[in-house]
Amino acid sequence: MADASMACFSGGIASLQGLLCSSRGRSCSQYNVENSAVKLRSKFWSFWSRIEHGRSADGWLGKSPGGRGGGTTRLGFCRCQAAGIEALVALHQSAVLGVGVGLPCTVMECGDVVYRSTLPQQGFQITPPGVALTLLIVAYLWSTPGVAPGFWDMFVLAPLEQLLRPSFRKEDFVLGKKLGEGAFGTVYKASLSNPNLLKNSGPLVVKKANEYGAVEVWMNERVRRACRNSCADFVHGFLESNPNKKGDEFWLVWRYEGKETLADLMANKDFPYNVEEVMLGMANVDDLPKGPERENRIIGRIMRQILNSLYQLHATGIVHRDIKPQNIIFSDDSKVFKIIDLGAAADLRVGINYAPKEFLLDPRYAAPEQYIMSTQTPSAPPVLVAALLSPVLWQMNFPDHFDVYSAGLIFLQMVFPNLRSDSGLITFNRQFKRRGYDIKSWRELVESKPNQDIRHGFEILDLDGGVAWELLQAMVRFEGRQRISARTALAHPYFVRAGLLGSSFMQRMRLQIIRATQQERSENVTWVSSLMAKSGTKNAGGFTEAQLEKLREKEPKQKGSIQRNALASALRVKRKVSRTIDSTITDIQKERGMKRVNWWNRWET
Ligand SMILES: Nc1ncnc2c1ncn2[C@@H]1O[C@H](COP(=O)(O)OP(=O)(O)OP(=O)(O)O)[C@@H](O)[C@H]1O
Repeated sequence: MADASMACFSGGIASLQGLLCSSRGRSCSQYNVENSAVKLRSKFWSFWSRIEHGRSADGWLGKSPGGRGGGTTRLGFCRCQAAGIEALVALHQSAVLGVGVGLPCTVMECGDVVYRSTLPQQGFQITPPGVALTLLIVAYLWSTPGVAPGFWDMFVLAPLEQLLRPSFRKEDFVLGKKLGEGAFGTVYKASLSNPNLLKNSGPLVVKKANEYGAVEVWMNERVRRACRNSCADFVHGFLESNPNKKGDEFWLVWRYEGKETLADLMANKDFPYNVEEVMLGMANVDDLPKGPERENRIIGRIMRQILNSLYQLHATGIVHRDIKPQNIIFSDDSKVFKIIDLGAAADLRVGINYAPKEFLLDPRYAAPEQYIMSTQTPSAPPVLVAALLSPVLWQMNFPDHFDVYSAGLIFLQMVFPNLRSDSGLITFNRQFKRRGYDIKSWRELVESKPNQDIRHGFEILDLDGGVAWELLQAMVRFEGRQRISARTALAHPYFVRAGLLGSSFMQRMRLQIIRATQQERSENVTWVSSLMAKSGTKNAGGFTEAQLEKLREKEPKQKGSIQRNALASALRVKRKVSRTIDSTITDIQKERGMKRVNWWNRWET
């Protein structure tokens, strides 16, 4: 009897606890209350059924001293206890519901004490929303330009590299022939005074650069860690004082890749056959007779290598901003084209060398947007914020498409011999701009009075159902966001199979998508052209930069289809989010009087 009263007492305590917990509503959830009630009721009824079936009541209340008789004595008492417990349970449940703390077990999974496996487990649990959220975060952190790989690179790989790689001083080098001189420095062929200082040391290239050299060292180190085969093999960068000149000099050292850039090779009358020879070796050149088909194959090989290097650079968050044949060098060792001169590059992972309104690009190869990011995007915020926002800004601005435009112009130059000279390219740029950056319209113009070079170029582009022409159009679109990315370009049927006719189903689908966006582009061009007729400078009838800026902000006229309206709404929301982020960052920076953090400070000390 004492045991039975104990049971009722415990039940009461549990019920009261439930009431207290729920009424405080902070430390205990309704789950605990409900669960204690369920436990209590369940324990009691299991005890009750055992007694009714004449089994021993040991366990929960201890061994029965009275055998069957004792059980019977208990029986009447327990009936009353049961009613009491039920009343308490009912009371505290109604009180809980009245207080309204937490979710009831009809909504929330509380489980059943008899079937313990149905009780929610304590500690770490995998739930579908949890998995979805984790996947979302991982996708964000790994999407271009890669926040997570960036942290790994900056805090693990970079310090390790500093520890392990050999470092040099200027006394270690013997400078030789001057290879070039630009606005930012002078480049020499060089060698090591002691060849044992570097494994497999051969000829080297040394660039003595002004203050911009710090950025170039940063970019080259990043590239060496992330995609070393896409650019010239960087050895070391360091700061040296120069007693003859004001200020210090940055010394940048690369392995000597070879004597010819793509510009040198293109200047040769035998182009592109001269490239085939250096790429494949005299013994392995194509059996095809010289002509458009063979040239197309060689040009395709070169374009694939350029786009592949660009893709690797972009995947790590670097936009080169100065892609031109002079900055693409043929590596004698690896027999591929590599990119050089990262002095104008921008690392959009952390915002280094990125100034939205900066204008230091080669106008011959620069995309019409001139800037890699919207001019409304603020200068790089503090590095952590920049890193965390970088995927959003990348997806909104498509800064990598800037380089793709430049690569598209190189494609044109390789195909049309008359565009290889500076004057030829400048003429093309003028015509292209006047035609509203519509390559089809430019084609109509030049085909109306074609010369030998133009005919030859279009013969190449029209091979295999015009697959090269399709790719070229996608690369030189006016709108950066409609331009193809280096990655998508590499999957274009031009590279994947022998032309349009040999395309697989998936490739054709991809091509349809490219064509659909091209159609949208044509509508934009028509719209731009109609505006062009009404505006422009008085003399030339073209756009001023300010007008172009305004035009870029406007939307083309909408047609009423559901798809188009949905797309337009999505774009509007995207733009609004972009502006809000931009203005918030600017405000924070203004409020705190923040200065831009230069991560290359370590070379300035
Ligand atoms: N790794 C290398 N191997 C062989 N030659 C190289 C290498 N790097 C640079 N060069 C040569 O040096 C020249 C100048 O290099 P780079 O373009 O980097 O210098 P720059 O001062 O930025 O010149 P510019 O301002 O004219 O672009 C190149 O055109 C190329 O011929």
